[in-house]
This record gives sequence, structure tokens and C-alpha cells, in this order.
Amino acid sequence: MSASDPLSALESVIRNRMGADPDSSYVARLHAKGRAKIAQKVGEEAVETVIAALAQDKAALTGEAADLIFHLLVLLAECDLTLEDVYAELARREGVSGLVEKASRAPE
Ligand SMILES: N=c1c2ncn([C@@H]3O[C@H](COP(=O)(O)OP(=O)(O)OP(=O)(O)O)[C@@H](O)[C@H]3O)c2ncn1[C@@H]1O[C@H](COP(=O)(O)O)[C@@H](O)[C@H]1O
Repeated sequence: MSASDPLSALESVIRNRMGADPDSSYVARLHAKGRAKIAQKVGEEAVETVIAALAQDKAALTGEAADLIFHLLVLLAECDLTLEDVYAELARREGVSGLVEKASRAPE
């Protein structure tokens, strides 16, 4: 993935910061607390995202979505998975849905 892609850039920073000093890095603090704590943070941010969406608060939703994506990237890194893995899964599904669409078309 391109280094100019913001998600890939953030993913790289997160991977670098996991080994940093917890006193100076939020990512390092999360890493020190472990996978369960990171997973809990993803859950909390997901709930806050849902609440903002249902409140029709676009500014809050934007902020919560950013928090959710950030913590999801930390969780993926903690679990030794990458955005590439997720993109590959999405591409695989695209392939499957493309086949489904083709199969549902009337015979020519
Ligand atoms: N994108 C983010 C980012 N988004 C959200 N957050 C943090 O996520 C936390 C979410 O707030 P909460 O109130 O839910 O959590 P909290 O009370 O601070 O923490 P808990 O005690 O609940 O775990 C806040 O502390 C935010 O600062 C982020 N922290 C860091 N980054 C980026 O990650 C990179 C590495 O950061 P450091 O590890 O701090 O160097 C840098 O590029 C940062 O800009």
C-alpha cells in the first residue's frame, strides 16, 4: 500500500510506537496493557461511534470514527495483522460478490 495513504502511514507509526517508552507514547501504553485492554478500547469506541451516529451528530461521529479506526489499527498490529490482510479479505469478497452478480444475471 502507498505510504501516502493516511491509514497505511498511521499503521506504520503505530507499529513503530509499540516499542516506544510508555511515558511518551499512547500506543506503547496500550501495548503494555495488552490485547484484552486494546480490544476493550475498540469496543468502547465502537459504541461511542454508534451513539454519535444515532444522535445524528456528524462532528461527534467523525471524531468517534477516527478513534475507532485508530484503535482498530492498534488491535490489528497487536494481533500481528496488517491493513494488507484486511484489504486482501475485502478484495476476496469483491471477487465473490462479482461472481454472485454474474450468476444472478439472466442468461444471454
Ligand atoms: N491517532 C491517534 C489517536 N487517536 C486517538 N488517540 C487517543 O485515544 C484516546 C482515546 O480517548 P479515551 O478518553 O477513550 O481514552 P483515555 O481515557 O485517554 O485512555 P484509557 O485510560 O481509557 O485507555 C485518547 O488518549 C487519544 O489521545 C490517539 N492517540 C494517538 N494517535 C496517533 O498515533 C500515533 C502514535 O501516537 P503515540 O503513541 O502517542 O506517539 C501519532 O501519530 C498520534 O497522532
